[in-house]
This record gives sequence, C-alpha cells and structure tokens, in this order.
Amino acid sequence: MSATQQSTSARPDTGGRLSGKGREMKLLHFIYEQPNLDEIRGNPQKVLDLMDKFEEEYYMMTVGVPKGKIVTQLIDEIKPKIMIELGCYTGYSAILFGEAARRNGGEKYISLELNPEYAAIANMLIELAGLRDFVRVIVGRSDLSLDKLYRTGEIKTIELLFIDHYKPAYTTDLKLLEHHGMIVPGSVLAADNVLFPGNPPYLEYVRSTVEQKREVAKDGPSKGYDIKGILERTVNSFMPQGDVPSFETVGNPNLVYQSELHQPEGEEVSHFRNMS
Ligand SMILES: C[S@@+](CC[C@H](N)C(=O)[O-])C[C@H]1O[C@@H](n2cnc3c(N)ncnc32)[C@H](O)[C@@H]1O
Repeated sequence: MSATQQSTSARPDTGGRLSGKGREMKLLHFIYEQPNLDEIRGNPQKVLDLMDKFEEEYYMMTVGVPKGKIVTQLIDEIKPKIMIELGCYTGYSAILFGEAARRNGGEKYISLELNPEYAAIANMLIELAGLRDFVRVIVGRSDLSLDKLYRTGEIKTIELLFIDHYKPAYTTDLKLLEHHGMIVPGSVLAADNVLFPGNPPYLEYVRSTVEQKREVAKDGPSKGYDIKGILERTVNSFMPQGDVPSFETVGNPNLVYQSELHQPEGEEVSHFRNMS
C-alpha cells in the first residue's frame, strides 16, 4: 500500500488529550510555576514526573514510561560512554536516558533536534533536572549534525543510539553512520515507532541479508527518502515538503543486524544489535 493510500485522515491517538499548538511552551510554564521548584531542581525524576502529569491533559510526542524503561534497561546493560539520540523534542528522553547514562558512568549524552524552539524548552528542563553538564542538545537536521560529529572526531563509533525523529530519515541516517564506519560490532540502535505508526523501509533494511543489501547497493545510492508504507502525515511532519537527505550513500551492505521487537502496553520500540 502506498503512503498516500494509507494516509486517510489518520491523526495521532491523543486519548482525548489536547494537542494544540504552543503546548510545549505551556509545559515549560507548568513546570517552572510549581510552588516547590527548589525541591524539583537537580532531580531528574521529579521533572519527568511533572512531564508525565502534564501529558495527562496534553498530547506530547515523548517516549513515555513503558518504552522508556526498555531503553533504560539497555543503558544499564551497555553503559555507553557516549549516547546519542535523534529527536529531542522537549527533552523527556534526554532527561530520562541522560540520567541513566550518567548513573552508569557515561561521559555525555548528545541529543539532536531540528526545531530550535523545542531545543530551547528542552534545555530549560535539562537545566532544571541538573543534567546541563551532561546532556548537550545540538540544533539542526540530524544528518548534518551526525556528519559533523564524525568529521570533528567527536564521535568515532556508535555505542547506543536512540532513534526517534523523522521516520523517513531513520534509514538514511543509519546508512550515513554505516558509510562513516561508525556502526561496529556491538553498536546498538533503539528505534521507536517502527511498528506504529510504522517504518517499513527501516525494518526491511535492518532485516535484509547481506546478499539482498549488496544487490540493492548495485544500483547506487537511492535519491531521496524511501517512504513506502510510512503514513503520509508522518512523511509530511517535521521536515519541509520535498526535503531530501543531505547525503546520498548506500551505507555498508556487509553489516548484519540482530533485530528484536519490544511491545510494551500496546506500543512498540525495537532495538537492533549489530553483529558483524
Ligand atoms: C517524537 S519527537 C522526539 C521525542 C523525544 N525523543 C522524547 O521522547 O521526548 C521527534 C522530534 O524529532 C525532531 N526531528 C524531526 N526531524 C528531525 C531531523 N531531521 N533532525 C533532527 N530532529 C528532527 C522533531 O522536531 C521532534 O522534536
């Protein structure tokens, strides 16, 4: 089914919650206007609890508690020195996973965010949570930021990557990391929303055999994003219409991923461990 056929009028299921414009700024006011702000300061869990409370009334795009737990367990297991996330939004996952990475002896958490307003809000909440010296939000499109992190030598290989941004860019960003040799045995990718709203091109790519990927790679890098089976509203969110990836690359077809799907309380997150 093409993306267009799938689109109908599907909207995110807000569970009756408000989804209007400006709710991210409302979140900031809600938290900073708490009477016990001094008790919240420096306490990541208290900031997250308030974000969860705000979400009872307003729909937010955060990873949330059940899926957050899966990634936190991965952090406890992997103990990454540097963890990267694609898609910061208002900083929920950056605070949750940043705290976990710091607790596990990490050096830093880098969060890439396209929207400078979201990044500004996230920074205020990260600051309040006491994670300012640990979590860095980089504003800009993920492909350019990832490329720069590689070229400056700041990031050489991926230990643990949380992917939660523009769905069509999941695969192109992964191929860029492969192209730079940043995906190595043991690299772990935790990708959100691969089953719902769904990201068939990404799932197909990480589940393809080396032979299948080599065959596809013979045609050279694909132009633009592969949006087959991705909801139209998802394709049209975040990035300007007609956007194309900043880099054309076939990635590294010789890599093999081990794929696991997790489905907490009706939602899905998946992680893939690179084997060879
Ligand atoms: C689902 S939200 C992220 C939620 C966040 N991880 C959390 O749990 O709170 C997706 C975010 O990705 C950002 N985004 C979309 N496309 C992007 C891109 N190409 N590069 C960087 N960020 C992007 C959006 O602006 C949005 O804030």
